[in-house]
Amino acid sequence: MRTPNDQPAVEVDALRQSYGDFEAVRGISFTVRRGELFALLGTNGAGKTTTMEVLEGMRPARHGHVRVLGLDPHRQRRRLRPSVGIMLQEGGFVGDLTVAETVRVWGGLSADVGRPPAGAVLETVGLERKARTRVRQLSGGQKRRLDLALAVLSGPEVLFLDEPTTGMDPEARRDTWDVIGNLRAQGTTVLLTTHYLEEAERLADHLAIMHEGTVHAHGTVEEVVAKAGDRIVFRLPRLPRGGVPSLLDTPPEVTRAGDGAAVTYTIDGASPADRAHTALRSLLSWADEHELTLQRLEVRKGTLEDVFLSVVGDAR
Ligand SMILES: Nc1ncnc2c1ncn2[C@@H]1O[C@H](COP(=O)(O)OP(=O)(O)OP(=O)(O)O)[C@@H](O)[C@H]1O
Repeated sequence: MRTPNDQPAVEVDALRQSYGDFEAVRGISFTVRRGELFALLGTNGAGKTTTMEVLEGMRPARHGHVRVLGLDPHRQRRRLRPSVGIMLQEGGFVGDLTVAETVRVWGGLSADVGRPPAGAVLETVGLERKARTRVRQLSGGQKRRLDLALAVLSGPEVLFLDEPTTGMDPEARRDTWDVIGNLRAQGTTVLLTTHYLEEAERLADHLAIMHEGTVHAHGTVEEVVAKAGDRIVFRLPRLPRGGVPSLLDTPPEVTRAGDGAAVTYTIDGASPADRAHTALRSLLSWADEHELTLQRLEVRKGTLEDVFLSVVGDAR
């Protein structure tokens, strides 16, 4: 199925979902453009899987509006199915089938011409040597790769991946990032959920950070990280009487460690670029006055992890 190129692949507008009295998704909006990779990052229970299930057509949107390739994913799921690949958080396999049999059975379920042979798909996900292995003998990470193979089998336009690398060792995770990156490079639109910040940082064109049913930060990795501000970080061998000063109205975060302390200042991301310089100058003169050495002094850019932790911390 083809849709006009200017139409987003995925649209979510003011989506709300509840389980009984509990509102798991509380009015979220985002758009995934065609051919891009969008990462939905979040804490446990943030509402990522619930959102994915609505987009996959497994449950209707209770409030708000969702579209996948311009169609309602629940009411028009039959029309959408050939264009969409889905990798669930937990795939259900038949343990007695071999890997190759599983791919063939799955392929037979979705009538489609021009599908690549099982061997080619298994090679894509690095499971070609396991073709004759029974599914129940696969490791957790290998099962996730088989899940991915089944999701891409029909050559979908849009791919939904719910925590695709959970349970994988670091090498398998990197291999899977390559597979996902290649699919995206070939024009597949990918929406994935993940707990791994590095996964989003490596792969995502755009990302959203979800916490308790709400999107708290949204944009390219650079846009989201720019909001984090610079960090000035150091250790003090002892805490002077009077404590550690504020710098340019920014109070320090002080964590006691023995007689000394670890100190962090977050310099507001919206402030002029030379603020870290000004702050550092007054910090060094404060240290001289108190005859203190700032140990392991570091001035660094904020990271995605800083943003993630502040989203979670602010919301608590
Ligand atoms: N079937 C259900 N019945 C009741 N509550 C549910 C159900 N499914 C999910 N929830 C609750 O809704 C909230 C969101 O769950 P969801 O699985 O969407 O979060 P998530 O972001 O995918 O979490 P995780 O990263 O832990 O997988 C959680 O508090 C969860 O306990």
